[in-house]
Amino acid sequence: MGKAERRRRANAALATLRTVLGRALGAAAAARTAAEADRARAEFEHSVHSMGFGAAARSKDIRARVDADPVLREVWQRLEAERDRSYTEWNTAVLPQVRALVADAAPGAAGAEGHDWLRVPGTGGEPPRLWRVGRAAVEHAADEFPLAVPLLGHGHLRINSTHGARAAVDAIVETLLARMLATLAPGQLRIHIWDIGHLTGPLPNLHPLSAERLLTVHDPTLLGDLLATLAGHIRRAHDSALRDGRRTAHGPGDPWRVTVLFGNGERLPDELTHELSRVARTGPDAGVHLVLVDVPVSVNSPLETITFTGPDVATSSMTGRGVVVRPDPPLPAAEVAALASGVHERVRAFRGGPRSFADLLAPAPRHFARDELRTPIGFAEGEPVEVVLGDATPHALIAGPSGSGKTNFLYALIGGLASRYSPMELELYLLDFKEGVSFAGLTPGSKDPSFLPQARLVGVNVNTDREFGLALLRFLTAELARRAEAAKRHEVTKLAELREADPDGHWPRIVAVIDEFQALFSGRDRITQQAAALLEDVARRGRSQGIHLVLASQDIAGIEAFWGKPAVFEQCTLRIAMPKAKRVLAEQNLAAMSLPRWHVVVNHDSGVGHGNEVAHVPDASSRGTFDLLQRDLHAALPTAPPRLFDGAHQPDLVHAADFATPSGPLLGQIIDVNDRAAILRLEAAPGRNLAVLGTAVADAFAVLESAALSLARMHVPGDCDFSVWCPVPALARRAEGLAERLRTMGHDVDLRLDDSIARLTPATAERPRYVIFPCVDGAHRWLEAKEPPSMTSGLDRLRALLRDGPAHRVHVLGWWRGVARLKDTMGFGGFDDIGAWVALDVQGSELTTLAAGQVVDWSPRPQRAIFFDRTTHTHPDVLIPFDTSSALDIPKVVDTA
Ligand SMILES: Nc1ncnc2c1ncn2[C@@H]1O[C@H](COP(=O)(O)OP(=O)(O)OP(=O)(O)O)[C@@H](O)[C@H]1O
Repeated sequence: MGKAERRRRANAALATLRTVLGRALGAAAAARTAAEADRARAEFEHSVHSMGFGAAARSKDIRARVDADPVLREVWQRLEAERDRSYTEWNTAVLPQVRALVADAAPGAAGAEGHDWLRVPGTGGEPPRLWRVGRAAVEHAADEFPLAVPLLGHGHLRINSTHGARAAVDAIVETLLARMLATLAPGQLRIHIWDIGHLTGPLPNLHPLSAERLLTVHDPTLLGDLLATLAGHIRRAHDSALRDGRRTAHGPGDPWRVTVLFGNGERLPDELTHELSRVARTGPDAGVHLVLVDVPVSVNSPLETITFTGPDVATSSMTGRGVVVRPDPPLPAAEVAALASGVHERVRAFRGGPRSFADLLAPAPRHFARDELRTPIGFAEGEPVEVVLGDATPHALIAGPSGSGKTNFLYALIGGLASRYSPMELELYLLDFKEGVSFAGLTPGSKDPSFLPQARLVGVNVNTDREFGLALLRFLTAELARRAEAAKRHEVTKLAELREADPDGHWPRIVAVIDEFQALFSGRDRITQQAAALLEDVARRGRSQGIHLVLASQDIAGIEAFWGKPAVFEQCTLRIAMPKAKRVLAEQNLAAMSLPRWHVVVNHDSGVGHGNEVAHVPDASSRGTFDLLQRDLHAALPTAPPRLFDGAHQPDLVHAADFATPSGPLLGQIIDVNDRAAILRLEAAPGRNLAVLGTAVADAFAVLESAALSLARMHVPGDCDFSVWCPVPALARRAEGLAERLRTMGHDVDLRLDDSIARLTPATAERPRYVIFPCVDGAHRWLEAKEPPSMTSGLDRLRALLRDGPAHRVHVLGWWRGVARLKDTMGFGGFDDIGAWVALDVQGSELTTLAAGQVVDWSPRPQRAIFFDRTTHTHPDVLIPFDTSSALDIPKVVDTA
């Protein structure tokens, strides 16, 4: 092929290509033109839709575009035709359906027009599905239809206002709530209002409801607390649904809670937004619903929105943009207030006035404590608020300043429990470190012989006797050990299982109440250390063994001993805060600060905000409350009376349990949970003498007299002998009194009040001899004289008597006015022959040499002593000398030393 031919072919191919390309490009341009036209049509259609046809028809811009562009005119005509077609269909078929649907779903006061429906409070029944808020109409259509929104049992409502629309917004909210009041049974609606812009005053016509706490207006600064309260309510509703085996948390008969939040259109802080979303998500199932006015928040639960576009026009998410919503006009204020008052009156009549102590009580103590102890302690909005002591909340911590009602709360708690659980199910150990006798009434008194059958021990006036608190804690740890041992035997781990495995055993739950328990830790000493360790142990292990602590205090922050022992606080998951209580709730939880008088925050979640339940506690401590319950229970439940330990009362020797049949000389009452005396062992063995030390005359005599009188009672007359030697003339009367009493009991008494004391008595005897020797050091002036020919002194003979006598059953029970004086008597021989001692007003540091070198932690206090027996004690026992006057048959002697 020639060159020319090749060029021609190439040109032809190029021409063809050009033609093809030209065609293709032309087609593309046409297609593009068509696509652009379609897009313009679609965009136009979209903007008409989104403006709404009515608004578009009024829009100059749209009109101009329609006039200018035939394509758009075509679209406009089509849309117009479509609208006319759908209006016809809407008017003839859909509108009647909508009306019927609203009438059906919002019956009676829920959907009625006008305001006749306002006249009477509701009567209850299944709540309507929809609630009327206003009227709606499709643009350009004359026919209106009622607009109603779903709420109770369904979801929430959001209202977005605009400038000038607040009155209409308030009217919607008020009407909605009024419809509910006129529909639901009185008391079935609880309203919470929070308004960021107002301290008081939102929805004033509904305020009559606040008297019965059917309506609560919350502090604008405390939205967190309100949300925490709602969250707590939701959680408890779920808990009780679980317990009752219900599928929905909102149980039949439970009130509905509608919370109206008036915001200002600004976002809430993240933390509150988060909490609000949580309440919104979980609320509807538990009967908690929100009406959010100008609160921008996205919620993950059913929510309808009404958005105001002008002072009294709005759109709604129910109806879409093309429908104009007009809220119903405001209701007549007086009629709304009358309805609110009517509801309030009915609730008040139904509740029978404010709830009282009697309303806390069960008709009979028939509850089982196998799994837990549960009782109401007060009321919130007329409903009981319960306290639970069980596996999840084994122990309680109660705090509040003086006079805030802690003791009254304890009475409400104890009363509630005692009316439900019999002594087989519940045992109470009650200790009050306050001055005063707050629990004394629970024991038999001279005026009222009744006592609380569940009480096993009552300790009052123990403020200076911290040892008694320690003794209670020791008793509880011993009981823990006993229960743990039984559980092990039955191969179980907790009380509920033990009760099942051992149905005939006596395994009640034990509640130990310690009022002002911080007193236990008031010194930097061994008692504080031991108390903190024991309390921690009981707190840790008590949970599974059904031993519960209820600890009340004015000031928890001040308990230094706990700073290193957080376990006690951690285990006290039940927290009770009285008004203005500090540190008992979690740090961020300020609910106690705003509590009204006689209210408490009950919190089963270690004080974290969402656990808050605010309750009014009825008066449980005035006459005619707890005392009446106690009398009834006492009559119905025969049990032994509780032991009363009264630190202000000197125990009478005659009434001491161990004095009835003494097993040895009684020295005093030991500060202990059990009613027991300190008894000296006086077997025939070296060292079995007693030294009483100190200057407190009455107490020293009381110890010696108690010992002598109990020995006299222990022996049949003629079976033993007594020596009573008293070298101090001023005390002779008392020694004579003792000798006289011993003689009337049939015993032989060698009474000496002069220098004949120095002759002493033989260190051997055929039968026991007890030498009662007050004020030994007072006899030194006679004892020190050396007598010819042997030149031995009375002191030498006394030392020999102390050394040799006990093995031959001659025991000296002497009193020295101090350790140094005892030392003078004993000489270089040391204290080996003094096997036991009772120290009165002697500092602990002076007693070290007498206690085998160990440090004795003792600060003397009136009418208290410590007793140490080298053969039996590791630590001294604290004891209270007995009042011996009735045993001696003499008037009570007052210490004049
Ligand atoms: N819920 C209540 N209703 C009526 N009166 C109450 C209530 N709670 C307490 N009171 C009264 O208030 C007074 C103080 O109460 P309570 O003794 O219980 O306070 P407290 O916190 O234990 O004070 P303190 O620590 O000083 O003993 C008592 O006279 C009591 O009767």
